[in-house]
Amino acid sequence: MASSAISSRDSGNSSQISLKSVREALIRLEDSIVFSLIERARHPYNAPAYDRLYLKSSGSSLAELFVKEAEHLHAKAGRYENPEEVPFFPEDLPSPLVPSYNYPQVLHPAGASVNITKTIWNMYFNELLPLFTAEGDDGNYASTLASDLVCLQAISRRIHYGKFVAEVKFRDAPLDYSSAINNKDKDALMRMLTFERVEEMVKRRVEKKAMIFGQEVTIEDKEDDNVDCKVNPSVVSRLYGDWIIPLTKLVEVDYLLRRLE
Ligand SMILES: O=C(O)C(=O)C[C@]1(C(=O)O)C=C[C@@H](O)C=C1
Repeated sequence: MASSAISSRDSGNSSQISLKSVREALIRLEDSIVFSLIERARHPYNAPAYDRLYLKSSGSSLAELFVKEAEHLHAKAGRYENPEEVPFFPEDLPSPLVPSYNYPQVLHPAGASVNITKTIWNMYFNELLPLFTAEGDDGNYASTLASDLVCLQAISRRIHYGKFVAEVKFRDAPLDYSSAINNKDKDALMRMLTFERVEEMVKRRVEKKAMIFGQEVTIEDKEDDNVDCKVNPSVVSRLYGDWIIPLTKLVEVDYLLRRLE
């Protein structure tokens, strides 16, 4: 299953994007998110990596420096040419060194600028990270931050994918959506784009993925059902229920409000 509904080389014409294909991409991104959290959980919290006082002269945390520098490198390699990728520090990014790739233009140009990376950054570092890492400091700040970067990118990509979900929903019912957009009626838009049954399925599925992907695999058959998971499955379900799904919906509403500009 492709991780993208629109940007793989053989995805063809952008008009073929459908609610089914964007939902399949969201399901594939669940795997990336769960695996990235498992990888980050190898290290304890490692507070100095996030403390601005740790790097005395710089005024930034090591985490901020790490992500900024990594994004510079990724920008040179063309990462942010893909409309699915949104940088955390868009200021002063270098131009790509690579020739441009012809990504299908699916999004409305005004909606393409929706960016809630600041909210995602605060949620990840202030709320989520303490929930799934052990207390402590093992000194491995570089590999810890490399894992944080992968988590942040996967979560951000999933949440900003709401733009594509919203575009498909708009194309499927342009008249209904246009009336709510023209009235700037956020509540109506939120109601129209919400499928509670789908949300419940997503939360149950990611909890199960965390349980299966996070098990210790042995060659003997296990009799014990109380397996320890590398990341608590209920934290992953909460991550989706409290943050990822609501923020995806926020992106969908923000995108739709700009859809007719
Ligand atoms: O699948 C959709 O229709 C989406 O908009 C995505 C999503 C989600 O974030 O998982 C968000 C809102 C819907 O209520 C259901 C699911």
